[in-house]
Amino acid sequence: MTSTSPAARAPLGVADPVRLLRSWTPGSGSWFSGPAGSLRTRGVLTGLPPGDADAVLRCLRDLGDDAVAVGALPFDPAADAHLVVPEHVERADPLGAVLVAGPGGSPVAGTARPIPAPAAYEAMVAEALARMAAGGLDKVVLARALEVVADGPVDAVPMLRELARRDPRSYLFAVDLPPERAGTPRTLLGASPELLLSRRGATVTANPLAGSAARSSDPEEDRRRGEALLASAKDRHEHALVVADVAERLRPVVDDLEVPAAPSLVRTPTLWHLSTTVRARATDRDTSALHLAQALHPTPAVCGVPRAAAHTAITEIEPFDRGFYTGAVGWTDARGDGEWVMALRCGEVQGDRVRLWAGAGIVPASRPADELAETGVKLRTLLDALGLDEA
Ligand SMILES: C=C(O[C@@H]1C=C(C(=O)O)C=C[C@H]1O)C(=O)O
Repeated sequence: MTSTSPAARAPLGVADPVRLLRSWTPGSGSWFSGPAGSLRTRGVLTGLPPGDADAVLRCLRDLGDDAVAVGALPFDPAADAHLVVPEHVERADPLGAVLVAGPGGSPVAGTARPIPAPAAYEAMVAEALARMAAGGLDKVVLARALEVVADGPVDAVPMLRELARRDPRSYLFAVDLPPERAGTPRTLLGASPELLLSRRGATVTANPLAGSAARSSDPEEDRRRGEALLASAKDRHEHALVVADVAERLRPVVDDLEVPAAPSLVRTPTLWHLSTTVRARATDRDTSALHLAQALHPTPAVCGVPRAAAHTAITEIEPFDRGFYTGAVGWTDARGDGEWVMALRCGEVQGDRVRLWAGAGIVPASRPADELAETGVKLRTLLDALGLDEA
């Protein structure tokens, strides 16, 4: 069954996820998919107050029970979120293992400029280690970017399909952002492995990831790397800082918080990660998924510990503004349900430019060359979707 319905009213229908994915074009709306289902939005019924979760929930309730807001939260909680109520919303099953066949698109021709140069990123990590040694900082996530300038306009459609083909089980997204140049759509798209927070009825789930190792094409070596990650004291420490922060910030706003004592392994096509699924019960109907996501964000998976010192270090050390990278993308509805995914393994496409980013958690046991290599593997998700070799 397929239904296209005004977001503010009719119940949401269940469509074919691949057909819905194929219907997405830049500037037409947004796409989200994950293990719980797929969501395709079209048009903009109304914009929403940037970042005020109370006001967003009030607006949605005024529009009706099925009203949904979609968009992106920036890394910096003080910067403006981009949230809209779409004109139409269609829901579908998860892409899951569904094969997204079809033309992948030809590789993008152009140049990729690292920001900063690889050696300068290693120097950034060394600077973070020096700050940690001086005291007052336990973990900080430092990112680098690649600015791709193509020979012509970059088509985000084959990129989204290629991301879906390579990892249909990821949290896949293509979010329409306000254009910086009239007539040129601006899209944040990616295939993230990390759920910041979801709320469905009373069930609240967060799935912080931190601690990473590159996969290997040799199955035996691949398994060994996963096991080594699970046993690594450095990565367990880096991970534990994130889980403790998520638990501490959720505790005051939920009931029955369940935090597993030890992490497990999850994998993407390119990386192993340490993962912990935190569960809880939401009892307050005025605490929406957006409220809960904002209570957690930015977690130490993308910022650091203590948060304020890490945020200052990021602002002082990184040579760019992260914008929506390491923010969150997703949706929240009038019932308070919603899903917010970390904006990772992503890039922003606009005209002939694509900016991609990747970061790594730095703790005192980190080594600059290893963190540079880790960010290189993380950049591959988008580079592969672009058909580019550079890292
Ligand atoms: C910052 C990124 O990833 C985050 C950092 C991780 C780490 O440091 O091990 C792992 C997963 C993410 O929480 C990124 O992909 O850019």
